[in-house]
Amino acid sequence: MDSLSQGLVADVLLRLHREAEAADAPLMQAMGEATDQQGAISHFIEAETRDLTGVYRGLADNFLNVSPEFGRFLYLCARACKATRIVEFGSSMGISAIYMAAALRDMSGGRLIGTDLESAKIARARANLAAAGLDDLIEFRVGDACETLKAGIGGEIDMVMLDGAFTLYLPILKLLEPHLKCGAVIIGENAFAEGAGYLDYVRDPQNGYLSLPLPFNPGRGNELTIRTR
Ligand SMILES: C[S@@+](CC[C@H](N)C(=O)[O-])C[C@H]1O[C@@H](n2cnc3c(N)ncnc32)[C@H](O)[C@@H]1O
Repeated sequence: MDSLSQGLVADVLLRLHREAEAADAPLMQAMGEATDQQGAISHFIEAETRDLTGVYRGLADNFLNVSPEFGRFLYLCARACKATRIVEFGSSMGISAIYMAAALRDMSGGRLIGTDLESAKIARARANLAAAGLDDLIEFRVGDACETLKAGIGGEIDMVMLDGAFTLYLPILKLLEPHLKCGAVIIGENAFAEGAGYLDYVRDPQNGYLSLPLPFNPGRGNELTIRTR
């Protein structure tokens, strides 16, 4: 069974991707027009380092969501590792969370912990998960995930989606590390080399990970990592 191909989840995702495209069009256009993409990423990371809360407050109306292709990849990963517990850093309006929660639903259930700084985004994410009939599978935590994820995870983690502030991927991974199952799948979207050491860390097998860049959405810093111990 697969709820991405047809039915309520598929319909809600189609609607949300359309809404997201309209809401984020000016931002995406400005980003696309930047002649120096690498410079634009460095500039964003500098701004984030200076004022993380302010940067994301300014993006509170933007979805900043994964593409449908990336969403399907998340769904496939969750099913491939038979995930029952997933943690997401940066849930925004809930699009990526819907793909992962749909995978949980299509197996035999489970738990997804979603996080976001912005309470208004989490309110919309809750409504979107409810519209897709998946709200019983998700617990959203509002606030800085560096704090909210300290409250406990409830068991071993099968899968992590990192899609929040670029500079916090490594601290969040280290926070979750004691809870990672051997073989846990960690997916970084926007895992850039400038992102405060995350890629160096997961690409060093001495740290207990194997990792490689994903060959789709090039330039978006997509990285697949497996916990090896
Ligand atoms: C790229 S968006 C996430 C998109 C979402 N995963 C999706 O595909 O629909 C990044 C989100 O991370 C959130 N964020 C940034 N820093 C955070 C932090 N320290 N704790 C929790 N959320 C954070 C932002 O508010 C923003 O909504």
